[in-house]
Amino acid sequence: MEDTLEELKAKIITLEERNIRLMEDLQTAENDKRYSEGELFRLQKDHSRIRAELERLKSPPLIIGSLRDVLPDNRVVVKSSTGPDFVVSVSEYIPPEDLVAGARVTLNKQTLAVMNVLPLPLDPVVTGAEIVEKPDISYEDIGGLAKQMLELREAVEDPLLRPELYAKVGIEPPKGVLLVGPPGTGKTLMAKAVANATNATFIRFVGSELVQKYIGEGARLVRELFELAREKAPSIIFIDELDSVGAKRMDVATSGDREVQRTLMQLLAELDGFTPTSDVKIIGATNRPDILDDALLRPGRFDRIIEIGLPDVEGRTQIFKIHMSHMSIDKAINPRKLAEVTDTASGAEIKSICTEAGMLAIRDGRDTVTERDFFQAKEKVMEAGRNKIKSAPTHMFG
Ligand SMILES: Nc1ncnc2c1ncn2[C@@H]1O[C@H](COP(=O)(O)OP(=O)(O)OP(=O)(O)O)[C@@H](O)[C@H]1O
Repeated sequence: MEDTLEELKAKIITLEERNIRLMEDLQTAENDKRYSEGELFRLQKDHSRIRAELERLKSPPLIIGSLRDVLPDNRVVVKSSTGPDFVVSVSEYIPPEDLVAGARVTLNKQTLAVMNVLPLPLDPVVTGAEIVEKPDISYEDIGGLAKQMLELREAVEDPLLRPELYAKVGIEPPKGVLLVGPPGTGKTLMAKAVANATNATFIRFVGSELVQKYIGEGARLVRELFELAREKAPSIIFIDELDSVGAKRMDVATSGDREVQRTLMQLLAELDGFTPTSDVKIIGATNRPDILDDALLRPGRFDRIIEIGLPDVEGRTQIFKIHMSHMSIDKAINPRKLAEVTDTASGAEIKSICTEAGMLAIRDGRDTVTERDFFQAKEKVMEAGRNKIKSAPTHMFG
């Protein structure tokens, strides 16, 4: 939280008083030989730290501007935030290579001289990605995917938590993992669970958000996404709907297709740009593996593919148990019975059945959900699912 002006003034007065006291102590210490070298050095260090802090707090605010051009005599043209362009000098501490047109700079209030080059702000779409410092999903929240979870933990958790396992054997961990499965089967859950287990920052991005209308925008977003992940490392980048940006490249392409392909090329470059032992891991998810560009699937990119199908009766029973465990339900309810009559349900649909059953109980003025509520809810949710499939394009997962 930024200090208010009053708080800043109070801070400066306190620091100045401390500074005066320290100077007096230092004077005494220098005259009075009883002080050891070490004590003298500590006092001098404290004094210079406080002086630096005072200078920082008392320095005038800087103006934000943008650099328009670099002139042959090393002066630059800047556009201040107030509007006009100025030709100004540059602080000698700024590396010349940082002075590029478009760079965001800070300008001295009196002379407008360039004092620093600021990092470009990350695109709101990137910072708007779902960033969860520590997702609250654990492996126990996921039913019916024990085998797939084991594969994912080997490919992502071990390299992040126990990199020496791979070093000892002398192999490199997979760089990218691709979760392939129909909607609502737990792909996002799995990515969050492994981020939770590895204390990694979870950054979720939907592929279609990378497909931008302006040329080069998609590629820039990909660059910034990976830059953010490196900044927040250890981190897991989860790109959902990878097929919307990673579809097979076609020869004859519209400008929109070419833009998607530029974005894909940038994604491939980023994947190639970091080592398998880096603490940034990539998990992709798709329910259309058939249209993915082969370049994405070659070794060194998304080189571990984990299939996640619809849960079998065992899996459905586990998923019902997981979601029922948070509910007030009739003790006689048997999750297995429900699992046996929901053979095409995904995990998401099972969750919806539980939610719908709870709402039926509430509508009826009860605070305990009965088996009848669950069977009625099942009819409603599965019917809705069937209607959705009837109207869905025939090419869905297959
Ligand atoms: N295997 C599962 N175990 C427990 N809950 C599940 C499972 N699969 C799905 N769910 C429930 O469905 C919700 C959606 O799951 P999730 O977001 O992981 O699906 P997804 O495969 O990523 O879907 P999509 O492909 O549409 O993004 C979860 O929040 C959870 O409540």
